[in-house]
Amino acid sequence: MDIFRVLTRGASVKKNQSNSGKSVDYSLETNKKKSTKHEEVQLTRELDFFRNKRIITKVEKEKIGKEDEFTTGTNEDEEGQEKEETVEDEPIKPIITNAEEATALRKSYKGNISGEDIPFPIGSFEDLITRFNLDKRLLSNLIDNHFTEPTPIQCESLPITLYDRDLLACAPTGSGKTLSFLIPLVQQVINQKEKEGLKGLIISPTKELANQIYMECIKLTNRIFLGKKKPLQIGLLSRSLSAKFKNRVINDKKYDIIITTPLRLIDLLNAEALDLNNLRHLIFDEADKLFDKTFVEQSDSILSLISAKNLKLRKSMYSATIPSHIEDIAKSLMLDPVRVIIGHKESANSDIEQKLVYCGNEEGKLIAIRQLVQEGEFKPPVVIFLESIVRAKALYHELMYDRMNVDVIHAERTATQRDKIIERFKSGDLWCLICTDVLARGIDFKGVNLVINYDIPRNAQAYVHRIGRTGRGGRSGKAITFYTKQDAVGVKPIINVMKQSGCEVAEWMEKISKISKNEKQALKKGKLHKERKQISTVPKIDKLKRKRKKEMIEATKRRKMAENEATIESD
Ligand SMILES: Nc1ncnc2c1ncn2[C@@H]1O[C@H](COP(=O)(O)OP(=O)(O)OP(=O)(O)O)[C@@H](O)[C@H]1O
Repeated sequence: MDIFRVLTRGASVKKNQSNSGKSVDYSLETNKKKSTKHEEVQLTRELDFFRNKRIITKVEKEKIGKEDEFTTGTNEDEEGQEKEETVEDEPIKPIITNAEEATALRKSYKGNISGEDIPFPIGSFEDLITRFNLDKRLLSNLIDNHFTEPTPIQCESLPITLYDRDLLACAPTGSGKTLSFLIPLVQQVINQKEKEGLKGLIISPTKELANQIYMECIKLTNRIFLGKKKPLQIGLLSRSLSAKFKNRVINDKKYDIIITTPLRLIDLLNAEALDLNNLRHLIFDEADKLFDKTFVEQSDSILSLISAKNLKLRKSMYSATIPSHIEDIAKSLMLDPVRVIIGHKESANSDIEQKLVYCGNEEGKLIAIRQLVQEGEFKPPVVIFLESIVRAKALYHELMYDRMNVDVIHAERTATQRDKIIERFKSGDLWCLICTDVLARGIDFKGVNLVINYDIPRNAQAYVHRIGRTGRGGRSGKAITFYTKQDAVGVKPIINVMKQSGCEVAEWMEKISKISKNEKQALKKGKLHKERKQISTVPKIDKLKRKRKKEMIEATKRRKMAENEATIESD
């Protein structure tokens, strides 16, 4: 229910009164009293957006102390009679006012927070109203999207950011990091005295993730205005938007927040096509990726191009995995940052059941997939990860041959193709999505039941992100990782992640999980990576037969077409 409709309903009570302020319909005194009381309860409940207030009825008062279960409110039956509703007692959401309460809350979600002058976390979104005067429209948008309680990372990062502090945040996959940076950013943009020009930049390693953040931001900023008239404007830096900026087709001050991948932004900054004077907030999502060897040069360029403008910037970095060397880089770029770790830095989301399956060799993997299908374990939607484009394509053809409802995404597919496939997968049209690591990070496929690592991921971080495509937003999920003889060392970091996440690990796994120094080095340098055998269970002779049959069918088609054309000409 829209907060403003509820609030206006409170005001409409007056409308039912005469000019003298008295109720018009005196004859319905008793009914009126009852309905007013009911309306009051209804109104209080509807205004209680986060269901924190317990509306205690008369019946309930009598029951308290006598029974374990008791009612938390009233419902009306068809005749409008009050009836009792027995529900589980809702947890009381805390308002954090002192250090003891903050410590207790942090203990409950295993939060490890360090830095100078750390603000108290919030215990509920209501805290944001009292402590930070959160914009009502922003709050309403949160509620409309069913975000009623903050997740642990949100409890911590919202106040830190709203106090304008730099932040390095690490929390499990699917735990709501996107809103952790979007909510305070939107509020800060609203608060900023300069109404014109770019105020916040969000950088993401992939187009798909940038697009997803953009969509989430659009939901959150619906009907929000800066000042009286100017709607808050969000831009996704696509190729066409970038061209418009460069050709001065649109005003370089048009957008308040821009979401982008690194190269697009560098291109625009080099062309001096963006007005950065009012830029105050810089956010790196999937920060460890943005500062690893693939992206570090691009991220450095962005930082030096922006710092040349001498701006006072608040910086935030988020990821589900932040290795120590990346943490050192991050800290060197920040001013007096607060470091927030929820759970363990490198551990997987605990809502994911993790399993390792030994397949012997490459043929064994295809057999294992078919077995999962036969045994009913292959419950769509399923995401399958492979290590290369060639292998992803090959598995796609194999599964197509099995008549599976499947498609494939990798870097060689066009942006439109990728968007369409993601849309079909999200809508349930497509049951199985094969991909490379291009989709391993950040993408929020809410209902994915199963992730299969057809090829073992390169390291522990890649594993955590890949399997994190399931078990999101509090749902449970399953991840199965195939390995073969050639993965004897590569499987060790995965066993360690499983142990850290509390998964049951057999004794033999414990034994093999110890990695020697040399193996560690070799893993880091990718030296243990060997070419895999091609994907296919079909023997060569059968493939040849299939090819010949296809050629024969096509030859027959061509002959028939030629015959038809000849008949038409002779007619
Ligand atoms: N407070 C909340 N209440 C309910 N759902 C939420 C809340 N915050 C976020 N979510 C939902 O949880 C899901 C996962 O959130 P999000 O994509 O931000 O995860 P993440 O931590 O960024 O994951 P990853 O590390 O994989 O990028 C999303 O569907 C999001 O809408």
